[in-house]
Amino acid sequence: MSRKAGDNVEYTLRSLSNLMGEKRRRQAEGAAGSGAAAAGERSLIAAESCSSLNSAASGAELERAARRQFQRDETPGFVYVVSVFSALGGFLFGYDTGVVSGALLLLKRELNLDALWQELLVSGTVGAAALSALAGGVLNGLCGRRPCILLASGLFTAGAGVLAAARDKETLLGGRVVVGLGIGVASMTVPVYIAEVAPPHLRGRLVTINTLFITGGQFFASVVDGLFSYLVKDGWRYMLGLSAVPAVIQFFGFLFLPESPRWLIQKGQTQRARRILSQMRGNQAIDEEYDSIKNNIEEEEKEVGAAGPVICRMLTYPPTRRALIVGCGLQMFQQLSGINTVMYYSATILQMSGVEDDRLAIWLAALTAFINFIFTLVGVWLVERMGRRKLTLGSLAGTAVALIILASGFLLSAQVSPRVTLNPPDPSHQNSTCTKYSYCNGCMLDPDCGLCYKLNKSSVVESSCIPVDKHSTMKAAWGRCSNETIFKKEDLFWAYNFCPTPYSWTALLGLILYLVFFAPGMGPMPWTVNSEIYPLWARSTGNACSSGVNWVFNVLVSLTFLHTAEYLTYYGAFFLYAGFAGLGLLFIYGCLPETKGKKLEEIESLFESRLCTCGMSDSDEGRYIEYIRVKGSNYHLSDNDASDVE
Ligand SMILES: O[C@H]1[C@H](O)[C@@H](O)[C@H](O)[C@@H](O)[C@H]1O
Repeated sequence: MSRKAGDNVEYTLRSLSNLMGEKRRRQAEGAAGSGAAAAGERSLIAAESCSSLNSAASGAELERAARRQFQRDETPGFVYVVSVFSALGGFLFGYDTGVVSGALLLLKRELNLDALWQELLVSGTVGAAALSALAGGVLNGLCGRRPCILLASGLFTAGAGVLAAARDKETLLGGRVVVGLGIGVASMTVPVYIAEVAPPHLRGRLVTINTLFITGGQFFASVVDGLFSYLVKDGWRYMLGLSAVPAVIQFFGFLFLPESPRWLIQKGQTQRARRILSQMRGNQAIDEEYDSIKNNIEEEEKEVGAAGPVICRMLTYPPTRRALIVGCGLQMFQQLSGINTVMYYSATILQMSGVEDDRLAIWLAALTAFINFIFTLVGVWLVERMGRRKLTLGSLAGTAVALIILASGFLLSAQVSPRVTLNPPDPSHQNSTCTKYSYCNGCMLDPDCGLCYKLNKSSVVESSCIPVDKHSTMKAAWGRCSNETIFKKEDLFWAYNFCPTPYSWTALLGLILYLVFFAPGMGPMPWTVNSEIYPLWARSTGNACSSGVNWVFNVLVSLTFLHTAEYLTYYGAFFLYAGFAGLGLLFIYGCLPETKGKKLEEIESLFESRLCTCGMSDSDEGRYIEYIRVKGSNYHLSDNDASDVE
């Protein structure tokens, strides 16, 4: 029976539980073509025993046709369009958090910003993001995902406008807070929205694309920073204002894009939900998915009840409580492994490795952002092959090793730190702290001081620790290194925030390895996993809490880095992050279950056992399950009961 001839028979064959990984699936598919592999044989036997199809031949033909349909990717392009438009929220998140470092370089000169104002402009955004991510949970639940994405793009546009036109630092701070509010709402809504519209076998990949857009935004911001750094007057206006372009595109795009069908079903708007779901699934039957969402909502209401604030219901119901701990823990360990300090200090690490030119350091920092972006792409590729759990574990283990290498680079550099050999008298008689350091290492950790030195072959000579100029960290406040044009001609060097050492390549190696390991797993998985582990009634609140945790730890880690480095030195700080990464490994090993290929409605069951054993609920791994829909009924083919098909 060919597909054409079989109009009265509706059949779609698709993998709903691709629990075995893409590789084995492909093997099975390949084998199905030749009729040799076990999966193919199983299905063939099943199809042959299909009594309603009269003959063995027609059964086999049905099987082959269904398999052909399965092999074609049935997901309509619409799902990709919707995902990419929402991931623009991720791009804006990355762009607006990344662009500020370059903008500050110009702003601090033009508006005479002191350290406090610089810090306010950076952390004002992150702090606002933390608050709005938390508030975004309520908004998401009440108004839906689409209005929240529209709100976020509106805030991004307004913020970009205010920033580009700002005349004073107070207005700048206002603009940065507005942008931060947009980032918070986008960071918690976009992954949820994508997860809710994506088919199960593509969900991980599509949600991970959002993090790809975050790192893409960070990379793009670093390139824009590099380009506009040549435009000394008003360059920052372009840097900060440019984000209005993707924000406007997203806003208008979303006016034409639909609401999440899952949210609509929850709100009783079932007709609209069905229409959108069939738009998202193309010619695949949606009955099963629709029924499963609907039944799930009804069951959830019966089980958990609908009274009381969602967060209280989540905390008193063990599976959601465990999911919340896993989700928040993942976000916390993502930040505690120090991604943002590594990114933020990449220029310093590069300078330590011998890059002395500031502009070159900016471009090399763009290269760092590029590595982060490219390796997130590797994550998009791996997530449906390896699964979330293995990818996260492998990534964090590699990150921990890279942190140890990075810290060792700083440690070795500190051990051979050049001695301070000259102590010229301070002409201003201000008794600065810089005179008390006898090694470069102490001098570089003090934000008020820098090292002025000469090089004899490759060894440091005639070095002195001098206060840094208040307006530019590129020169000393007084003495031999106080006039850039003169001291460069005299073969003098000025090192602020780093020490010239022969071991800096170790730190550089650590930096590259860090990004190579972090970006595919620990970067995207906390967002991806959070978008899928909560049942529908708890999804907005769960994501709001975990995104809030991400932002709070982001602020904590970035704000404390300099102090941590002062007390523990740079290597101490990176060893500390390696320790956190080690703790994270234990946590993830024990608590993170595999969610790959599962329907969102099935995932709650993974959190039914005790928290520290949730990581073991990966029991389906290695089994190969396919669902066949024949005449509107579902037949489950498994290793044990292939004859279920009638
Ligand atoms: O997942 C993202 C990504 O890894 C970014 O590079 C980082 O800056 C963010 O803090 C993180 O949440």
